[in-house]
Amino acid sequence: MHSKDQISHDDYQKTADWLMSQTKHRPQVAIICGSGLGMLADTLKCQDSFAYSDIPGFPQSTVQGHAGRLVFGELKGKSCVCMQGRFHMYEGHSLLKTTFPVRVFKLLGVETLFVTNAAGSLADGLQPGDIMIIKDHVNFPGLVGLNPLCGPNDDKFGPRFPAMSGCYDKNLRCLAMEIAKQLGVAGLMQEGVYAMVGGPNFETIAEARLLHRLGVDAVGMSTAPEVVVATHCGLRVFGLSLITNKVVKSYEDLDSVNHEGVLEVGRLRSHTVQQLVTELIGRMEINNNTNNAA
Ligand SMILES: O=P(O)(O)O[C@H]1O[C@H](CO)[C@@H](O)[C@H]1O
Ligand SMILES: Nc1nc2[nH]cnc2c(=O)[nH]1
Repeated sequence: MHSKDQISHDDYQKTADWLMSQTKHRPQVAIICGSGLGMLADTLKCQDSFAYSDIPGFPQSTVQGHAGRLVFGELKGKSCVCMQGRFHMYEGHSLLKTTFPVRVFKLLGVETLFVTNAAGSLADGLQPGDIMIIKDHVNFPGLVGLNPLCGPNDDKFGPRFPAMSGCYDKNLRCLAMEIAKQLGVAGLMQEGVYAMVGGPNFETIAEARLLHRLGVDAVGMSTAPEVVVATHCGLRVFGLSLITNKVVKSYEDLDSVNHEGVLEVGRLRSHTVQQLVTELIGRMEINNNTNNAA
């Protein structure tokens, strides 16, 4: 990694200080909206919103379905900040830029990070429109050294060698399932393993079969770097994948996936995802910032 790719603690702090000078909100919860899921921000009350292009140090969103706006507001009595649009490695951002907001959130006082994404399913039991609670991930770029934590470690954020075995909080996963039952949508939900691939192309059939054999339930092109950086700096993490398509695994299957279809499923399920996230934020306890997944 070259030094020009490095971001100093001061750089994160400057962005956090700028945001704190522009809004009175002091968020406890941050939400990253996946493709087509930007409407999660619409539920926030007393909003202050900032275009990414106006925030010092922030990268820019380039993907359709990612508006490029940071929205602060209240949800069920909790102070939140919501990214309407995330950054992906395939856009050409360095992984440190991709995950820049996560460390800014930490400096703003955020304790819990919600990550959401659109993903293709490999598991036979996951259909388009289903919602997968992320139990664990496979960070394929990370396994070959494309990891935002590569390079000098910033000890102020976390340790050189952080554990990742408990990165998706078990209590929040259980609470989410309980809420799904109460909302009558438990039939749409199950836990599973998300894998991040680099993208931007969707999978070949051979790649889909490989991922399936490896035990991956859903695949996408994001999330893992954000979760790695969040866990490194001690944030509690909860993640949801909206299944937008089945990944084609058979040479006989003539279906093929496209980004418009991915966004469309997001629109169709937006209300349910919104309800789940709102209830979960309303009912979860704050100040219990321990990683206890199993
Ligand atoms: O992961 P999110 O941002 O939800 O988006 C997913 O959807 C896009 C492909 O349609 C890719 O960017 C993939 O990662
Ligand atoms: N890699 C990948 N990302 C996705 N995002 C939404 N659907 C998919 C998919 O099928 N594959």
